[in-house]
Amino acid sequence: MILSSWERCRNEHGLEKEHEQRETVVRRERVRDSIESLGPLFAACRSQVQHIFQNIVGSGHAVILTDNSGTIIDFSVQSDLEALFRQSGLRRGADWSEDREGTNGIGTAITEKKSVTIYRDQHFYRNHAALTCTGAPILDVEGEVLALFDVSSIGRKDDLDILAHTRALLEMSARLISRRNFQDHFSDQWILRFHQDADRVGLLEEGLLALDHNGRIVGVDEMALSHLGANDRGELISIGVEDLFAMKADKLAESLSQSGRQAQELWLAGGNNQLERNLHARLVEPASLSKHSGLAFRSNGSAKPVRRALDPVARPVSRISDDSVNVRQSALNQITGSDPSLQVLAKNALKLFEHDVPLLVTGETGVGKDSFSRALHEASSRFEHPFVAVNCGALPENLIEGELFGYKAGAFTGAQEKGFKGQILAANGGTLMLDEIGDMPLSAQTRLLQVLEQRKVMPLGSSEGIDLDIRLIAATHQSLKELCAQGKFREDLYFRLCGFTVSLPALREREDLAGLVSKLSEGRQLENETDFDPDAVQMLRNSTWPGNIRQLKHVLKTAIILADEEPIRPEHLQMGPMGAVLRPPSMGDDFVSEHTISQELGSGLQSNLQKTEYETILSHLRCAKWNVSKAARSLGLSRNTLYRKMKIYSINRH
Ligand SMILES: Nc1ncnc2c1ncn2[C@@H]1O[C@H](COP(=O)(O)OP(=O)(O)OP(=O)(O)O)[C@@H](O)[C@H]1O
Repeated sequence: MILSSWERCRNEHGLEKEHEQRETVVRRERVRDSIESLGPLFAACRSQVQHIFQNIVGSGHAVILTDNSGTIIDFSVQSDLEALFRQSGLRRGADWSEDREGTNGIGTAITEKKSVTIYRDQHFYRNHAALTCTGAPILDVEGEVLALFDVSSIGRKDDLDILAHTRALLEMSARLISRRNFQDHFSDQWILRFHQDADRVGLLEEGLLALDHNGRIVGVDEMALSHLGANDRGELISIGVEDLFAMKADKLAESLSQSGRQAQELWLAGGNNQLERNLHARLVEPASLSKHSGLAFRSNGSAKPVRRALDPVARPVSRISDDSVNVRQSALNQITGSDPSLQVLAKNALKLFEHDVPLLVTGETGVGKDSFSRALHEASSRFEHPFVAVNCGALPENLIEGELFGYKAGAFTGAQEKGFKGQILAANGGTLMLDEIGDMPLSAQTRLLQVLEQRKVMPLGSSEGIDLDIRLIAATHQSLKELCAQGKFREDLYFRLCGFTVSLPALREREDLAGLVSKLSEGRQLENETDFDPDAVQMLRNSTWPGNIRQLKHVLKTAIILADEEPIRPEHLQMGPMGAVLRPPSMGDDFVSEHTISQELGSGLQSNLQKTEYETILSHLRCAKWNVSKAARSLGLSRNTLYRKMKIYSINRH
């Protein structure tokens, strides 16, 4: 690894060993940005730095946290050694990327995405030859570096045992944080925790798979990759658990949910369905479902109804099996809160939905279109049947038809051996939600219209139609009318979909901000000064909330951590680059949409706003090394929204 790093330094980074390295660059302004982009994870990393430091205090080592590019953002060392480390360039704000400082424990571990120890003259530059640095990267859910822990010493000649011990300690710390990030990231999904050895399920060595409500793999952590012997996460993402294990998904869910905290034995399906090796696993339901028992996810081939893993806000407060309409209704009440106009809207929508009127749910990003649709399904008489949500914007054009309508075995090159039922049929008996319907390609729109008219689905490659009984909800943040006028959306389909339009208000239009804040901030009351400082209340009330409830949720989550049991003050409210827009006082409290603003103030302002948005997005993507999830997180947007905006601005990596 060291030789190849040296080669990289010469050939790719254009560094010359003979040149005495200049003063280390200090990028103080980056530190704050990096801390912000780590969000609540920063506090966890920092506490881990303290923990490591306490373990090695007195040994002359410094404990360091860097961002994903190698800039030091936290640093702990005995106070009498601080000046010495500073002289060697190890201080807060210093950039230790490999392309700048040559082979070193921070930059090289980040480049290799692996832990590494660089011992004294293994450093590329001579002026770093007194250093010994061990770095261990913290990886995100896509295997990209999120941050890094490092332990460094100056002038010491530690023996191999000490170096190995330090490295193990750092790897463990990095793994702890990666796991926490994985669990936070997939907190709305099912997590399958597994290991070959039953006693190790629940320990740091276990592998983690995140599964969606259909039992499809949506996340794989590094340990899971290594236990499953897979090189590439992409091989596993989107396949069903039943393709991985020799058991139907619903059986697997049933058997794992019955075993409680005990790990169950599972068999991995080998090539040609030969049973290969066994594992032990435990299934952990999303935090939002912890009070419910019942099925986890459905098998592709099974007609058995399933409960969808509900979003926390869409979760009924009482047991699902309770039949009373009032209890079911509480799912919707949770969404509407105390906003009177929203309550009326929801009541009417439910009535019409029960009479099979298709609903079109519209609203800006993050207003709760998805949560509202799920809650509506939960409150309806179909609550025991599937709720299947398909994001039409996230599916590549060439796959959308197969995904929606299904296909027979061998229908086209690359089709799965067993064929695929398709999402529309998966929703049979229940509710189909077509999210981001405005992004559906025209060819798929034509087929969808046929299916809805005939109430029959004909999978690709099949000549027989299958009867369909679904309730339909379509959702979009776009104006379908405008899309129709531009010829991008079929008018006949538009009329077929919008039996009733549920137009969800933007957060700045809602009358129940205080209620939402209390729900999303562990019961803190907006009007209570021991919970919120009056300036913070003002700031919350004045923000335009372009990211709506999603943004509010994120801002409050971060504020609670930063405030540390104290009242939340303005400096705790990290509104993020897309959220710092305060309502201009002249506009008063009346809602002014983006469109109205641009119409009234002219296209000059609009293009300036767009330019700023374009540049902000680009800089966040670059900063996140084109990791879209990470950039979306730091921008306070959903991944879908970021993808959409990248499409609008034609932002591509190359
Ligand atoms: N009424 C509510 N109360 C509390 N939290 C809510 C409410 N509605 C939505 N949320 C939360 O806000 C976030 C965004 O909600 P949701 O995904 O439903 O919005 P959306 O309009 O579908 O977003 P997008 O258009 O970006 O897909 C979610 O984390 C959800 O849990």
